[in-house]
Amino acid sequence: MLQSFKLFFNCNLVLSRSYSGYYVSRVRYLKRLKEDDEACREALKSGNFLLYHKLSPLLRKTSNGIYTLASLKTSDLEHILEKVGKDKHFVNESFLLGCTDKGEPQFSLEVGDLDRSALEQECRGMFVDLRKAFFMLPGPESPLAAKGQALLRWHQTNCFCSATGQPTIRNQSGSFRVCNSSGITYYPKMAPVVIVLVSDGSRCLLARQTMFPLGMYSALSGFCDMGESVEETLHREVAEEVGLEVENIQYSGSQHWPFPQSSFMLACHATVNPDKTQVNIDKAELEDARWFTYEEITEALRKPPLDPRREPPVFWVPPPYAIANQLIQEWANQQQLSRKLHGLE
Ligand SMILES: NC(=O)C1=CN([C@@H]2O[C@H](COP(=O)(O)OP(=O)(O)OC[C@H]3O[C@@H](n4cnc5c(N)ncnc54)[C@H](O)[C@@H]3O)[C@@H](O)[C@H]2O)C=CC1
Ligand SMILES: [Mg+2]
Repeated sequence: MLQSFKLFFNCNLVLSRSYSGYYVSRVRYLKRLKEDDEACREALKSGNFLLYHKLSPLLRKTSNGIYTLASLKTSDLEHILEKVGKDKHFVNESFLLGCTDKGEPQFSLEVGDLDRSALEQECRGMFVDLRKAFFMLPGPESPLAAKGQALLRWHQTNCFCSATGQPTIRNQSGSFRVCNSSGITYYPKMAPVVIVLVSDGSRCLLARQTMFPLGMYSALSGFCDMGESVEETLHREVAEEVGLEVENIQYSGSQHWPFPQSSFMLACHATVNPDKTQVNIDKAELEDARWFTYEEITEALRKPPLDPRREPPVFWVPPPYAIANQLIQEWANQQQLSRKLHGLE
């Protein structure tokens, strides 16, 4: 028994060591591609490309009916570009995203100036709005689709220097743009947002904005003001939006979110005094905010992600790719545990 435990332990150690070695070489390779224009141009020759048409990613339906992000090899992409009347050197306009599990470099390319249906036909895929694509893609592909779009959007909206008005020039990987006139270097930006699931011990507080899909409630959220800490934003946003004072802040995780223009979501849990739960909603920000019971939450979590073509149910929560879902899931797990401890389940 002890020996098999040792064997298991040693195997895992070897595996984790080799994995970490692979991870280090992968990130160092990517760092070189980010900084070295020549190395990045070379990598473009054996790249994998995600295409976007006016920021909508290209998806493909597999033979078993699952949608996936379409990834094209350099030679296939060059061939397709020539077929739709574009010079094959257009691949050099791509931006570096990362690399695949096999260590192959990945790029995103905006093809919005080219004929959409001709491209869809040549690529055997379709360009889908990112908000819809999120519902169609398997979990791990959503963040990649989001990152590709965010990087393209940032470059499209940062073509000029805000100090001189002169054009900014990208490096080959797209990790920055520089104004040769002022010397200012611009790096892709995310706006920090705090998202918090507030609990009174037995219920959690969810809210909805008028712009949310019908029936969807989410955790409270808000952009950080200049100079604020996560804790300060969290206290302020909860006070502004629902008129409550929170305590016991616990960090849960983070997520890049491509909407509205690349947010960096910092997710936390917090509690309120169970005797002070009366919400006072800022109607300019929120349409509604309500306390939900454990039973209501577990039922909402069991529902499959909303199919945009179906009637929405009365109450549902953001789907698993959104960090709000992670917070709600964690809260439900913690409630389940404490119910078991108190013999309620
Ligand atoms: N991934 C997830 O699970 C979730 C993501 N979110 C994202 O968080 C973002 C922020 O949440 P809200 O409650 O709407 O924020 P909020 O409560 O701060 O209100 C938004 C308003 O703040 C102002 N604002 C201040 N700084 C801004 C900036 N850098 N960019 C844009 N607007 C700014 C604008 O007037 C805007 O209308 C949302 O846009 C949404 O995309 C929100 C909930 C869940
Ligand atoms: Mg808000």
